[in-house]
Amino acid sequence: MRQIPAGHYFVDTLTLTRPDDWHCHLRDGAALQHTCADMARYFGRVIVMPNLTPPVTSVAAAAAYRERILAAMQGLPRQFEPLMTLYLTDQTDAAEIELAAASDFVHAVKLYPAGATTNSDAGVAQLDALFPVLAAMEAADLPLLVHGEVTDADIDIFDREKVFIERHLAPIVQRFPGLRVVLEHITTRDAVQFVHEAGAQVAATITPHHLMFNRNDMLVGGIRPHYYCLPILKRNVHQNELMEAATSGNPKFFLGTDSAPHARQRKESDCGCAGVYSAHAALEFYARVFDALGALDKLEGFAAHYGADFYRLPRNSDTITLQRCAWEVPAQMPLGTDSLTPLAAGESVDWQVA
Ligand SMILES: NC(=O)N[C@@H](CC(=O)O)C(=O)O
Ligand SMILES: [Zn+2]
Ligand SMILES: [Zn+2]
Repeated sequence: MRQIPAGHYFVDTLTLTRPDDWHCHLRDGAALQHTCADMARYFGRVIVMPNLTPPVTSVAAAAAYRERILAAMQGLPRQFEPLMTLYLTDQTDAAEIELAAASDFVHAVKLYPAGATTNSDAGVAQLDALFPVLAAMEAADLPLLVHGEVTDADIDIFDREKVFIERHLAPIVQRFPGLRVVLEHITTRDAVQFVHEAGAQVAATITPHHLMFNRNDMLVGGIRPHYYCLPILKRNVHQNELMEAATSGNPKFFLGTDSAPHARQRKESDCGCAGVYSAHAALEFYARVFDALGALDKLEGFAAHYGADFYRLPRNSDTITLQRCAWEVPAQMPLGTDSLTPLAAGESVDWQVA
């Protein structure tokens, strides 16, 4: 992590507009009680990813999933508002987009290139064939959320985001200039540059783990499966660009944890799943990064203002308070009937939400 700039002074409490999470995976069934409890600690709204099995491909399925999330939150001290998304497939049609836009609970549509990440097998194989659907989204002003990686076997896994931007995202943004697009969980300098140079309709989310870690953290001194996620952690030069973007005060970059729980045994395996769980301490992790960069004054915009503005929703009207107060992340946490290893398991975190 970079040096604390000169002139930085210590802050021990920080009050912010209540933040929202613009990218998270709550899963389904028994897992919901745990993922929802973590998210409900302080997030006002969360964009709920639709990559269930089977995926959430219709407004009716999104409504039913939303009901299951609300049911799982019964009895919690507070609740967040789940903002639902639809999963694009080669079969999605413009009529479903219009239905989604007319609903008051579907807020975006998610593009997974087929095979790119966890539960993306039903994703899009033929992007060009989907242009009428993207046109319908542009017309209805429904944002497109993108897992931006190509899946071509000849493209190295560390280059898949950059190549996706060149081959697919740039042409889409050019062809549909009115379409709002969020490039999710960005991991490269190339993504930062692309988002910078695009119009105001293009934004990006940044995760806590891509800010805190690079591929050395995952691969030096032993392979650490709990750092394995997609897009995969990159070189430190890319990590530095993400830190710069997140703390720049540029409203195109905002908070999206990509908190993605997997049972421990499914990650510690011959073929481990991609996904990092961060919902237990997400805001605390971001605070650690912004603090180390002398940029705590930029945290509120990133965590609580820019995402709401992009989604054209009101900013939350209440606040939360972070305190500098060390606590230890548990080694294991429950996930339905399984358990998971959370990000920074067993480590000390120096901020806590009061
Ligand atoms: N990020 C991940 O590594 N995994 C996510 C899927 C995704 O967001 O790509 C998951 O659902 O597990
Ligand atoms: Zn993704
Ligand atoms: Zn995700």
